[in-house]
Amino acid sequence: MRQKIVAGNWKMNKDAESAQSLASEVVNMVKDEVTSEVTVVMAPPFPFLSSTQRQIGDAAQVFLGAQNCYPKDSGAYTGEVSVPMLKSVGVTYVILGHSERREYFGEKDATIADKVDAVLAGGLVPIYCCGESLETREANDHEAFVSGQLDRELFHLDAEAIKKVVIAYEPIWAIGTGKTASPEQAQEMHATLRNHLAKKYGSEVANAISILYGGSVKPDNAAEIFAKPDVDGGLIGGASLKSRDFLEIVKAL
Ligand SMILES: O=C[C@H](O)COP(=O)(O)O
Repeated sequence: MRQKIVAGNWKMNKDAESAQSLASEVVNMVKDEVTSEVTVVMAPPFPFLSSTQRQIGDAAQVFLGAQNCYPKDSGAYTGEVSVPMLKSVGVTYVILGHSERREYFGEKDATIADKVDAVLAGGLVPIYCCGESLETREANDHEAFVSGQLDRELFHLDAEAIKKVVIAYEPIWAIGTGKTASPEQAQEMHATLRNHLAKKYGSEVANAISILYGGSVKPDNAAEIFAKPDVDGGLIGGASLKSRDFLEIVKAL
């Protein structure tokens, strides 16, 4: 069975104190209220990784995520953070290829592919993001566009490696806009991605890969999106900043 995951991407939000409170609330609520086997990930900004990990402590189903990494282990790369560094503070998951990194920081296919390799080489789990712009969707090119992202950024991996990757489909037009993809649109794209994976790696491998949906997931729409057969969870932005909202989303899976 595919792993069910709800990951909170805090983006560039919170300060030391409020990050600690949010992490502690999420961990306690998961311990008290979550009975299913869902994996919960919290991805705070780099300065709050260690304090978030302290709050996670021995919680069995809560894991630490990072929002980015640099694909070299160490050296003269001012301002960057490596996979071994992330590992040393307890990170398990690393979000890669987020549309905000592509748009604001110019991340290109080759860089994202290098980062995927570095994260896997370090024994961590990439949460690899893909998704189309509104313009691409309106031109009805979304399926080809997202399949192309996989071709260029993931399909250099062999079958054993790609099974370790978590994919997040995030239509750019739905991120932070309050305009979510309909459950049918999400399912259609997740099925497209899974078929594309199956063509390259076979259906056994494709069926083992978790594909998360991201883009304006909220407590009131999570259940219907998560009910779709190819949706294995969510990558949550805004709603992950409020512990109660995030927990309701976790419980909807
Ligand atoms: O990484 C998370 C996604 O960008 C979704 O963000 P959002 O839930 O605020 O739309």
